[in-house]
Amino acid sequence: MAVTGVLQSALGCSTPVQAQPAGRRCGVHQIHTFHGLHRHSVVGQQVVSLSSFKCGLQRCRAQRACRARAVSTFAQAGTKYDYDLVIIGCGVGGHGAALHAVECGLKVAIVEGHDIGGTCVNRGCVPSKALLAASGRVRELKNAMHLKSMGIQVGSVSFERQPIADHANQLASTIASNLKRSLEAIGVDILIGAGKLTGPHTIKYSLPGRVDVGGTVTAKDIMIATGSVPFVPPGIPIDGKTVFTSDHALKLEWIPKWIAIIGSGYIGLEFSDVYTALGSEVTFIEAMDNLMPGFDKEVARIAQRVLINPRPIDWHTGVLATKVTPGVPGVKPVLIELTDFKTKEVVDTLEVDACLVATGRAPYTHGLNLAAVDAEVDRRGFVPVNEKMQVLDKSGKVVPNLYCIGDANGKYMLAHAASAQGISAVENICGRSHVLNHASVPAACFTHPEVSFVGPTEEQARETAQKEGWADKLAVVKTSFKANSKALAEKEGEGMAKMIYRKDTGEIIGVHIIGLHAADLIHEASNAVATRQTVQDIKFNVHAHPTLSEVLDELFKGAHVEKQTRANIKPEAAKVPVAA
Ligand SMILES: Cc1cc2nc3c(=O)[nH]c(=O)nc-3n(C[C@H](O)[C@H](O)[C@H](O)COP(=O)(O)OP(=O)(O)OC[C@H]3O[C@@H](n4cnc5c(N)ncnc54)[C@H](O)[C@@H]3O)c2cc1C
Ligand SMILES: NC(=O)c1ccc[n+]([C@@H]2O[C@H](COP(=O)([O-])OP(=O)(O)OC[C@H]3O[C@@H](n4cnc5c(N)ncnc54)[C@H](O)[C@@H]3O)[C@@H](O)[C@H]2O)c1
Repeated sequence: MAVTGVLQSALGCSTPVQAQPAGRRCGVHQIHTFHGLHRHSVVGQQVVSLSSFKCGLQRCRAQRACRARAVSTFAQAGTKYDYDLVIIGCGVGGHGAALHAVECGLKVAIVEGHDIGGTCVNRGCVPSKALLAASGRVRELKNAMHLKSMGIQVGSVSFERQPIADHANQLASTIASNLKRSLEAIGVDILIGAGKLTGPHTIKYSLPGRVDVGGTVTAKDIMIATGSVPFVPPGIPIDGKTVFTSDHALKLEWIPKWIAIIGSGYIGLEFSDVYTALGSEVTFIEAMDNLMPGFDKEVARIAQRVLINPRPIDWHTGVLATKVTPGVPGVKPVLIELTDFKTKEVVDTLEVDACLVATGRAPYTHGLNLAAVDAEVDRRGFVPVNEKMQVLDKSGKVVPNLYCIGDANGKYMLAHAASAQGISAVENICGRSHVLNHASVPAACFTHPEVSFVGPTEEQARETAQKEGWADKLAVVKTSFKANSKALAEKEGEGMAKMIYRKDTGEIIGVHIIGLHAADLIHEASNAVATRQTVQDIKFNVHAHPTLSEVLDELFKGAHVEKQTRANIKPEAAKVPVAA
């Protein structure tokens, strides 16, 4: 068979693969519009002369990607699979994995059954942050006392619900399109349909009622990235109008006068911020004894003082919402039966205008047919994986060439965690052993002010230290936003940062922040945990003045470590010239 014929069959192409003249440049247009054509010409060039392959794109991801693809397709000429990697699910996890895989030279397809961008882009992070941004602005402008303290007076502040809802909706569409384009630009094939495994290297994809889409593809490696959906406890019917989950709430179809929020985790807190800014009264219903049970206790106490008490919010803790009866907006209230979490006795019935169910998320792993590789989901529906994101079978052994990342494996249900796991899995696929340190993954709740953290809560850290016999070495240091010049200039002195560390070694274990821009501030700490920077090192970092990041500077400088040796001192660093 001629060289072009070998490549044609290796790529599964219907068009003959032509060898291109050496030195021909690939154009932006080809990449963006006809990536299939681009692939052929790259392969052609690869055959003629590897060194003569050039890309018209300068210093961009697509350039690196097309170089990588040239290597990949060349290397694959003799393989028997359609792709090196097929990812099932195009949320942020699948997207992050696909970008990295292409950069590593893999030929990639992504199977998507519903909407590109998944939860985060369409029903999660992105629209919720748009609502928080708009409602946060309303809250700020309505806070006459705060503005007056800086000499500002505004007249009456009004807003329109629909344009705020449109802002969230349009932002989601824009980001989803950007995400799709970013995949197409680097030659990732997007296969529309719900994917299921039919063998160790085979995926069938289809859409119910659509005979025109679907097919079967093979891949050397497969990655499951199918995400999650809202978890709704039994006894709670969702009508999407008066009783709803975040999926509906993000559309902001109406602003109830009084809304009960079941669950005081991330979603409950962020929506309490949105609704109270837009004029609703909120009642939290929380199963645990305290609000925000998943957060550091001290942070939750401050949050209660800053985010809950000054707002029209009340709460019932230690109770489960066991039965909810939907209402009719403006006509019939929603009824919520509350049951004591410990005694299991019905203790109250609430009548409210609406009810948001924010009781966690359930993995969406339905229909994946893991049985095809002798694996199964756990009792909560998560796909079991090891620390390299490799799927484990029923007996706990690694299923070769199968990975699962993101919300579907339940390790850490955050967008950036999903993406980081995807990148980690790709590294393992490429033979470079990699384990993501989940203790270094930051988290943030985007209330006003924000809450953020990395690592365990102080309570969890103390428990671990006790078990492992280093409780006397655990130390905690705190700083306040009240002493920070920038926060005071903004008249936003409410807030605290605390670091949990080992005073014998200087190891940073966790950092928790509540205060202005806490979500941005956490990264210095999370990166320090990731790179194992110690307190002794980090306290020499220099922070611009006056900035909020000095809250952390003060935190690091306030820590006392027994061992004063600095580990990361590089003498030559001092010789690097500094820009004037
Ligand atoms: C209201 C809300 C706000 C949030 N805010 C934040 C935030 O601010 N920051 C943050 O880090 N996280 C946030 N999250 C969490 C974040 O959205 C998730 O952790 C993240 O989306 C998980 O990404 P994923 O790729 O694992 O899954 P998903 O984003 O759920 O994507 C999975 C994709 O797989 C597709 N799929 C499922 N099954 C199949 C199949 N069989 N075949 C083909 N395709 C399939 C789905 O259609 C979906 O597109 C928020 C979540 C919610 C609900
Ligand atoms: N800013 C962010 O990063 C962000 C924002 C929103 C959502 N998320 C992600 O989405 C996921 C889901 O968020 P969430 O707030 O729904 O879950 P969550 O796990 O954060 O909080 C759920 C809360 O509901 C309570 N609860 C559960 N069942 C109950 C019942 N029957 N009655 C009363 N209380 C009950 C729990 O005790 C818990 O406090 C989170 O895991 C988070 O990772 C992240």
